[in-house]
Amino acid sequence: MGNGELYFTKMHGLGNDFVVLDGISQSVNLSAAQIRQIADRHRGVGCDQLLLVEAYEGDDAEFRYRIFNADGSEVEQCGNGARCFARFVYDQGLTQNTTIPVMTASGRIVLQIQPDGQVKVNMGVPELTPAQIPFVSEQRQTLYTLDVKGAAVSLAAVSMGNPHAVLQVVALESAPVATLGALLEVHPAFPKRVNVGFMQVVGRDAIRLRVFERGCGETLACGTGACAAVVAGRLQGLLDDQVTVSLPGGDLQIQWQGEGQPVWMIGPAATVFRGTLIV
Ligand SMILES: N[C@H](CCC[C@H](N)C(=O)O)C(=O)O
Repeated sequence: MGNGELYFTKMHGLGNDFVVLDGISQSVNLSAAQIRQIADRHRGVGCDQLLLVEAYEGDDAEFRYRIFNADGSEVEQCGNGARCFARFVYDQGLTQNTTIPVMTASGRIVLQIQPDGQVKVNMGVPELTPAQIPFVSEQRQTLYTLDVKGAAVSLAAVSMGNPHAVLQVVALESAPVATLGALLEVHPAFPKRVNVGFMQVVGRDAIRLRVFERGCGETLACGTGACAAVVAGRLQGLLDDQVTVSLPGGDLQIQWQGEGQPVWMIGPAATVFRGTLIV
């Protein structure tokens, strides 16, 4: 069913970019094919993910937001998108609160718009049990070895609501992000596919990271990927509890006190332009 015209806002978090749709004041009903077209950087607006903001009937959140990758797949969580969601609902006057709980496909998270305009997010407690990631393994390990086209690849597996594989590399520029990232994204050990992070440890409070994202390829930044990388690094004894994660698009501040504790993320959210979609 056609939607006719839809108002949208173009936003990004450190260059990870989004088309944001207000599904409250307008009726949005998009197929996966239509989302793919909107995300297309030549035939559409162009974005890594599309975010759909909806009212939430429960009393523990005012909003729900749904996340769709550029390939049209709906996913459970998005860190940079969460910050842009908070900025969007506040700037649009949909809420006057600067502390904003929101329901996502992987549960409730709480967003805080800081006085400096950055957004602080409680991203929830990471999931490390293989079945919950989901990841095919007999038991939980800090590092797993996967066979990828005959090569043994060592990686950590973490869920932030969405699945992440994290590999440690010594030189980020020459990391095989496009090739190994694409192979791991669809590796059978990850039944729902996986986001693939390549982490270079700079110090106990600093890493550099590139992420080949499930459903859209390498992005300039990945919020849940930054969280997953810090969790993986800390569990390997490489990182302390406050880490600056430097991604190609900029830096995120990530804090994690250890198992059973939530991961906190602080970073920016930018509004670039508004427009009208013809769908
Ligand atoms: N590609 C991710 C969703 C977007 C996550 C990323 N953009 C972030 O900031 O966390 C997935 O398929 O799970």
